[in-house]
Amino acid sequence: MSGVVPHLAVPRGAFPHVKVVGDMVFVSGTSSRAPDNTIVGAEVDELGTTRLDIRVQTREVLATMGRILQTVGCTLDDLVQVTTYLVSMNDFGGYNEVYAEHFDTTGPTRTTVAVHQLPHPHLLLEIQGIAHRPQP
Ligand SMILES: N/C(=C\C=C\C(=O)O)C(=O)O
Repeated sequence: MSGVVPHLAVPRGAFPHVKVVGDMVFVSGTSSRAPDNTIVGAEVDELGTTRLDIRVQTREVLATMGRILQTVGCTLDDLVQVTTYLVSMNDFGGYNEVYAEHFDTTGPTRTTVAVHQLPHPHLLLEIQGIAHRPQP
């Protein structure tokens, strides 16, 4: 089972938001891009000055992942592994702070790396996850 979740940002490629294989659930790399393709946590004023907020983006990504997981009967608590792609390790602190609002050391294993770019210049992070779906 795999799927594109209605009312979320449409994937920018030939892949689903989520794929279920047996009791494992795979969530594609998720950003703070909204359904209207604006970026939550990115503000551009009339002069073009751009303000990007790692805390807002991280919170939005985790909320979206929660919505994706919900469609297959899971929650963020079912995640067993998370991989985060930050564009800059200068954002590690803010990201880590918001991450800790959701998870502690009993939560998913995690790997965080810095990457050169993400698919939109206003994106500061993308997170992908693997969850274990409790069997009924
Ligand atoms: N997961 C990918 C991109 C996600 C972008 C977004 O949600 O804004 C991908 O290209 O693999």
